[in-house]
Amino acid sequence: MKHYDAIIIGAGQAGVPLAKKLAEAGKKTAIVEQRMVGGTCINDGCTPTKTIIASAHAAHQAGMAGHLGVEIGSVKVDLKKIKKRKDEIVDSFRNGAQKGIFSTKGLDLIQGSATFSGPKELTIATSTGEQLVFSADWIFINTGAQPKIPELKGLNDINYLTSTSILDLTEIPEHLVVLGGNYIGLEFAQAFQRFGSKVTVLEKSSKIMGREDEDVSSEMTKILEDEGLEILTNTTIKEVKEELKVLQIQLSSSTKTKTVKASHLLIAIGRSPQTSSLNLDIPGVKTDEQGYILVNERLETNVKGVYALGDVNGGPAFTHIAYNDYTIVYRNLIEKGKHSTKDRQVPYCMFTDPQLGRIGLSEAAAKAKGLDFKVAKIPMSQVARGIETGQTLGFMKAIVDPKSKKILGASILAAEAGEIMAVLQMAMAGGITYDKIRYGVFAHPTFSESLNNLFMKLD
Ligand SMILES: Cc1cc2nc3c(=O)[nH]c(=O)nc-3n(C[C@H](O)[C@H](O)[C@H](O)COP(=O)(O)OP(=O)(O)OC[C@H]3O[C@@H](n4cnc5c(N)ncnc54)[C@H](O)[C@@H]3O)c2cc1C
Ligand SMILES: NC(=O)c1ccc[n+]([C@@H]2O[C@H](COP(=O)([O-])OP(=O)(O)OC[C@H]3O[C@@H](n4cnc5c(N)ncnc54)[C@H](O)[C@@H]3O)[C@@H](O)[C@H]2O)c1
Repeated sequence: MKHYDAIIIGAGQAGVPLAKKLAEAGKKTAIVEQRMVGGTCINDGCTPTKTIIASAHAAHQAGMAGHLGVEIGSVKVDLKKIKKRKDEIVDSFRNGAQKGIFSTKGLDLIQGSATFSGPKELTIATSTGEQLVFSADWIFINTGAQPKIPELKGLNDINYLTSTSILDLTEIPEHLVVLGGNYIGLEFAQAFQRFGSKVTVLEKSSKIMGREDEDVSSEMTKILEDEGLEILTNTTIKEVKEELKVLQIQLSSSTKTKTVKASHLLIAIGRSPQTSSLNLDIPGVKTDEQGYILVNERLETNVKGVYALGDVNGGPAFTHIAYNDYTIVYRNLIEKGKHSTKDRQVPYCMFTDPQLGRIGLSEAAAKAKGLDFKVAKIPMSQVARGIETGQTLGFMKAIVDPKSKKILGASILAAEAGEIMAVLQMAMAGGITYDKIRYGVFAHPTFSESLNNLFMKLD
């Protein structure tokens, strides 16, 4: 049996950089991947969705150009070309990650599915039918998550879409029903609406973007409805069947039951950790009731020398968090640092249009904690850059501590919200108070300049 210093299961957003750095640090390392190098983010997550969203944005901008005095005639969307562009970008990112692995000395890529066969031993079933057995001092689990599929009457008898299979469509759906009204559901819903589909979003709770403040959710609902999306909250699916190639989706809501006819159904109700085939009971690695691996603040499991990074440990499911997990583990093990997940910033950005950029506390969270706080809020219709560029939807909102003048959190629902939020994130990290930003000098006319005006609202 071959022995490694370190084996990483899963070539995702934490696994690939960790494997390279460990090998560069002189550790004999292997990385095992059952599907494609790059994991979800590159292959069927961030990269493909953001290229598709860019195409949808172009279609929308073209349709709106008349408002800016530019007449460009009718807009035609070619989903085959959009997919081809998306595939080329995904391939180039994946190939880049793969090349990075191959060019790293002391690092082996093993294509296959890993499962524990001993406390520090893994058996890998390769695509060629071999069973390879390896042991390692350190084992890092970076196996990510997959779309959660609900138990719905009739679902298994139809060809429903997931966030992965929808990426391969080459014809625009006539009527796309989206089950789930959060990140995945809304990003796809708006993109396909802009490609020309009729889109209906079904959300079981009382609002879309359930973790956000009420005003964020209601503003986004209005924006999407104004664009033509149908959003049904307090609604889920009771039963689905296909008749003459048409989906008959029976809805169940607190108020009424009705049937919607649709051409396609996208399931976007969350993701489940990929842990069931790992045989975690063999090393005795503990999971929660949903299968997420339990880790401490240094990302070590209850078994010494076994770590879990990225989506699989149940932390915030974002690429930048998986990547940050890698930096914590690497710096602790190799540089003897004392880094932890405690108190790290968790920014995120939903790539709808306008985007939602979030950092720190929401207003509801500040209230729930019983904090003394103030809210600064400005509509984008009062932001010069927004007016000039025709991007006036949404608002900027920040939660501040009136005593220390520190920024506690922000919800930016605006064009380029991810970038605007990052300015506030840096201020929070560096302890720059809101009065400094209120009187700070920013280049005119930028979106960030309007942070002056945002905090002026507190005067
Ligand atoms: C549609 C969509 C859009 C997204 N958009 C964004 C976004 O815009 N921004 C953002 O920050 N996040 C986004 N995410 C989330 C982001 O993709 C994930 O948080 C991120 O990929 C998690 O990285 P990871 O390293 O934990 O796991 P993954 O990237 O999922 O990698 C896990 C890898 O492990 C492999 N694996 C699993 N089990 C085994 C096994 N037994 N043996 C060998 N290999 C195995 C898998 O094949 C996979 O390649 C999106 C997700 C989706 C689905
Ligand atoms: N821009 C980004 O950063 C980005 C984009 C896409 C995905 N992601 C990541 O992917 C993860 C998964 O995203 P997601 O949107 O699938 O999951 P989610 O858990 O964030 O949202 C799922 C939504 O579906 C609803 N829902 C659940 N069961 C339902 C049912 N039976 N009927 C109707 N509605 C139901 C939930 O109430 C919720 O609103 C997220 O946690 C996120 O971290 C991030």
